[in-house]
Amino acid sequence: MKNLHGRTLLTNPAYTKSTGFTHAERELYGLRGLLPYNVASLDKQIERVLGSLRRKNSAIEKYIFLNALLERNQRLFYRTMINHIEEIMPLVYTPTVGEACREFAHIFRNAQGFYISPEDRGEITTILKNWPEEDIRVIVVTDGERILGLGDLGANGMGISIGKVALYVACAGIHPAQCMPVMLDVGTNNAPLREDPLYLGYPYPRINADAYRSLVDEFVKAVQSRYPNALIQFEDFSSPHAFEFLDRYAPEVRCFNDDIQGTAAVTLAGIYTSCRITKKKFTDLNIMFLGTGSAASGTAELAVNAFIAAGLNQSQAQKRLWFIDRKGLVTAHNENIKPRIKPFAHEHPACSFVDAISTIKPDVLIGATGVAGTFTEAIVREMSAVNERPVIIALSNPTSHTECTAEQAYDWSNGQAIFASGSPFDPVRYKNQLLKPAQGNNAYIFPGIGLGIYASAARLVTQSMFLAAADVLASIVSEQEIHSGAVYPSLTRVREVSHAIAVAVCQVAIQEKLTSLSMPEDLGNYVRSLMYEPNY
Ligand SMILES: O=C([O-])CC(=O)C(=O)O
Ligand SMILES: [Mg+2]
Repeated sequence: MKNLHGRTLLTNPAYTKSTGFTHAERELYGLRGLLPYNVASLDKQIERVLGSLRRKNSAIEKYIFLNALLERNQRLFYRTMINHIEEIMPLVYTPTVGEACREFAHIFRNAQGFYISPEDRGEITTILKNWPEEDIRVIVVTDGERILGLGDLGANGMGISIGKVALYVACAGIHPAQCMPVMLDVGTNNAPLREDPLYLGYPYPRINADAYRSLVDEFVKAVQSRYPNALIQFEDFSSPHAFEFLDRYAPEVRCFNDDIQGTAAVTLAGIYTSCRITKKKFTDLNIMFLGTGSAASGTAELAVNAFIAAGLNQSQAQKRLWFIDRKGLVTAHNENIKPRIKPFAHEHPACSFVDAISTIKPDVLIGATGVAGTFTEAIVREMSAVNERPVIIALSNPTSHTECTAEQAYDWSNGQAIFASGSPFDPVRYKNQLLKPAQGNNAYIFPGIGLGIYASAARLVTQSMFLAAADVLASIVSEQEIHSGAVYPSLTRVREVSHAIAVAVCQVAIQEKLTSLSMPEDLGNYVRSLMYEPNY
């Protein structure tokens, strides 16, 4: 306990047990008189936390309360979150984290995470020494340019790095001291934000492209020298930068992009599972995307790998995937097609979104636009006209930006839609059935990837790891869950999911010779032994 004593111990968030210190400990650590008489078990403390939490009547107030708890008593925060993940995750993560980012400068209390601005150029390695931890294994970094579907939120985007780190700890058991949220604050082009008198970020427009790239380069190099064992997760960069950095760094640096690869794996898993409900063959599917950004093209690229692994050749695989943009179907005749979408721009007459559904008859429709309401009634009805059980996945976050709500998907499909969404929806009563929408969020993937990289000390994060993660996630969904129409396992099983993904990542790391670590044969036990369990 680092020789902490008295009030210093009592107020240390990592080591305090607060009212949980036993009388013997109170004697030993100079705590007598500093606490009320009764010793509270962790369970009792959790009960008290939930009581206080539930009396707050807005999500943002709950977020503020939980954040304060994290700053006060880390183990109590994480134990509460793990034991009550379905209640807490939407408060710490999407959708509430979206609001928390918007309000970041107004609800700010204590600095968490690490901030880098253009004024740190040339000194990032030096200032990283200010971070008090020596053994960082996971870094979540954002530049705040595309926070969820909310756009450029500048330094307020730190909220997303903090939220993702909380998920690494709660969902995969990475130790909190080994995680680091980072904000690469290169300015913001969101003028009203810059003009907000309470704004805390670098209050200038985003720096120019060359200056920006070299700062990102310096950051990546600095991390490699200060924290050679760290995994870097790029989060919520704008789409072109997300792809650029993934292409540049992934072949050499232990990193991945969550919005491209994490989202792709969770979506692919949902598609696999949907086949168990529709009884369709995966290799027979046609998949249509609305949106051409990171999540959509990342998913299409991973789906190509998956189709190839299932026996199709590359061109057959590409032909299963179709893209819709603002103007309608993206065809080979379009001009200025984004390079990553080109392989999916097929020979086809130009047509509207609805007409594309009626002629191509996609089995699966995926929305990744960041724009609310883009799956209209006409779209969902057309999907239902060409499918007995249309699969509709509305990925955009937070809830206010979702392509359609669960209720809309069920109403407009006469209760037949197999629906999943990036942000959670409550079960929906449709006629006399209770339909349970699933949450297709990369939270099922990235924590397990991180744990697997930690456990295997793999040098790189590869596409086969995401393919394996998708397989694992799909195979974990139980018959009972399938029966209720859900394409993902219950969130209450997320630690089990992360553990299984981590084991699969270790296996890939061994097969692909990405690790020199000799791991025990019983990978399951080994990985479990690394998982942090917050207890006193
Ligand atoms: O944060 C989430 O809920 C999922 C995600 O990566 C995004 O929407 O950008
Ligand atoms: Mg994201």
